[in-house]
Amino acid sequence: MSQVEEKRHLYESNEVVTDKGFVAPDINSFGNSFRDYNAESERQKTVEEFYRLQHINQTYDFVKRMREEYGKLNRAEMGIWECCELLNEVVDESDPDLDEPQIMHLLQSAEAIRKDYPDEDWLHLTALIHDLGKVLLLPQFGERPQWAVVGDTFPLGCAFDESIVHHKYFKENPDYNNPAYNTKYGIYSEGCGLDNVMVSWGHDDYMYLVAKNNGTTLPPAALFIIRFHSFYPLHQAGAYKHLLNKEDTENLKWLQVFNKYDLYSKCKDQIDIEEVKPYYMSLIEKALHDVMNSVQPRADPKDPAKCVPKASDPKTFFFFLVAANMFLAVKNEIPPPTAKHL
Ligand SMILES: O[C@H]1[C@H](O)[C@@H](O)[C@H](O)[C@@H](O)[C@H]1O
Ligand SMILES: [Fe+2]
Ligand SMILES: [Fe+2]
Repeated sequence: MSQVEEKRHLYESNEVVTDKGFVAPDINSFGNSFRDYNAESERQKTVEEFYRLQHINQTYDFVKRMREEYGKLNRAEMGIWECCELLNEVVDESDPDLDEPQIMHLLQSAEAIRKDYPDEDWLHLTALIHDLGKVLLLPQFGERPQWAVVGDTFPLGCAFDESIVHHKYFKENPDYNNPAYNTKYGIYSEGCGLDNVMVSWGHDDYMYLVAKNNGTTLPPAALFIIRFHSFYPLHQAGAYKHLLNKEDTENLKWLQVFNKYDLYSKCKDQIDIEEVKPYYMSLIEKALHDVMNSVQPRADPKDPAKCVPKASDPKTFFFFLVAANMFLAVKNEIPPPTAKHL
């Protein structure tokens, strides 16, 4: 079997896309079910207050302003690992399941996905970087309040779906009573594609802009995961599907695989950072060439979302494109993971 055939065979077999051992724990490290936003606890009070502020303050205009401002990518230059280490300083007040330093969460999710998908190094790297946008909380990135950085995300410019956590607090959002924004479609149309939808601002969109405007060679599914991993109303509740286009629907399957590792790997078991560091450093060097380096000149100030690719090492480019195309073209249907193995 040639190498390409071998890969194709791997992608076609269910084993690649269903998990082979990751058993979802029943309870989180606080002894509650995962994502139980109604549990009676001190932690939940903080989480609920977080969502009250988030739902009042995230408006269409706010997101537009943030995308323009942060799309310039003029905040800092740093390597990916350096950025992971910076997250040691960050606590996420929206998360009912985790109070570990964020670097631990990055490594826990990356190691969990690596165990079940040993050959998909693009997924390992995606897991490692998916939450890096939380640096928005730090002074050198503008010290944004928690409600502008973390928590689940949702679209602006159309009605807030009932499935959004603590939906009741939207009543005080100025967009709630705006007739242009409060219908099912609002300013959008059937199948318009998520790329055209304004989603609440936070670490997801920021990291997406950073990766894209640095000309990353990660596959489209990786960028989709980074950009929409907090969009639980879509990937968990199935809301807003009328806005997806074909490519989104394809990418969503990978996001749903990723989500299990993002969510259920949150636990008290510590990863030995120094032990796994060389592996992730090799991935960073191979695929991203430290994409956070010299970010400013590559962003297009007129259109922050526009990709201004940098010259890539042809080998790296080749590796990721081949892998990505095979995933998306060969595998039309990703079977859902079995109930037991989440
Ligand atoms: O509280 C969590 C946390 O902020 C995660 O990083 C985010 O991706 C989730 O969607 C959110 O619920
Ligand atoms: Fe996240
Ligand atoms: Fe995460």
